[in-house]
Amino acid sequence: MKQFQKTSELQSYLKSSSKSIGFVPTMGALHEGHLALIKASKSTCELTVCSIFVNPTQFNDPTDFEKYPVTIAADLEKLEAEGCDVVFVPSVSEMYPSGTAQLKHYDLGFIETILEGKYRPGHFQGVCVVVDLLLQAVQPHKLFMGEKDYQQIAVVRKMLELTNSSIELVKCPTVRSGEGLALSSRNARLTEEQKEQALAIYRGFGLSSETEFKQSLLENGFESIDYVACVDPQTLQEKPVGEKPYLILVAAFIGSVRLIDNKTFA
Ligand SMILES: Nc1ncnc2c1ncn2[C@@H]1O[C@H](COP(=O)(O)OP(=O)(O)OP(=O)(O)O)[C@@H](O)[C@H]1O
Ligand SMILES: CC(C)(CO)[C@@H](O)C(=O)[O-]
Ligand code: BAL
Repeated sequence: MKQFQKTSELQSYLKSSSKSIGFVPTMGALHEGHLALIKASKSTCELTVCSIFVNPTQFNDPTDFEKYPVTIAADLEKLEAEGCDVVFVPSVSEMYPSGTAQLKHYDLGFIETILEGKYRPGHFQGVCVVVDLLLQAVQPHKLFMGEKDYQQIAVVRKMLELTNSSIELVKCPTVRSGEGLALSSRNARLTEEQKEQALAIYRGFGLSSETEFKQSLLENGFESIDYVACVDPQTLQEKPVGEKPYLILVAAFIGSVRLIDNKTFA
């Protein structure tokens, strides 16, 4: 596996190849969810590139940024074992040579005003900025992203439209633990007891209203809830639970760890 820290070196390596490129952007602390994206890329592209970059511009909460798990040595081993071809591990100054004060703005409209956009102001602008920069560096044919971050996929799709990109966005299903917990890098910050309690999210998808879902989370160790919402899976406009197709999304805190998850009922 080739490893690059510099965009220029990554680009000259990729330019010398005429292979189809699949790209998997990550923030590291890799788990089976990320590795499923690598597998998906490898199954349809000739060369798979993964990036590991904890992007400061998408964190609205400085403590969340400081505590974000970093496990680079283990990540590289997992990528190597999975057969990833190239890993890009840039520094903050490599990604943002002119600093982060004045960044490009994306006119995302409605999608940025709801759910994660509402509770994490500026988050999606930061995601668009970094994904756009990474795509310019890698110039992949396909971009692989996980449905655990459902709204992020919709935001990136909009960003690709706004930038007239022809890159194909491939969404991959959420990988869960045997008991149903969505794998997430932030799970590393949960105690064993909190991991048990966090299963209330998966059970909650079976309840018949947002109110019942919220009540159940609070009874099972969650301390606060940003949202439990039922929306149309395409438009993300709110709709009643039970009127298929619908999508339930949740964001809630267990201790100081904020977990998100979602489930579609087609
Ligand atoms: N359980 C999962 N199943 C499928 N894809 C996933 C899963 N977890 C993360 N991904 C995807 O991996 C990519 C990188 O995500 P990221 O590095 O933020 O990991 P994460 O586990 O989502 O971490 P966190 O939510 O704690 O930031 C994203 O496209 C994300 O949707
Ligand atoms: C897409 C991403 C790698 C951009 O930093 C991040 O938001 C993530 O890991 O989902
Ligand atoms: N997986 C989404 C990245 C974030 O929470 O910032």
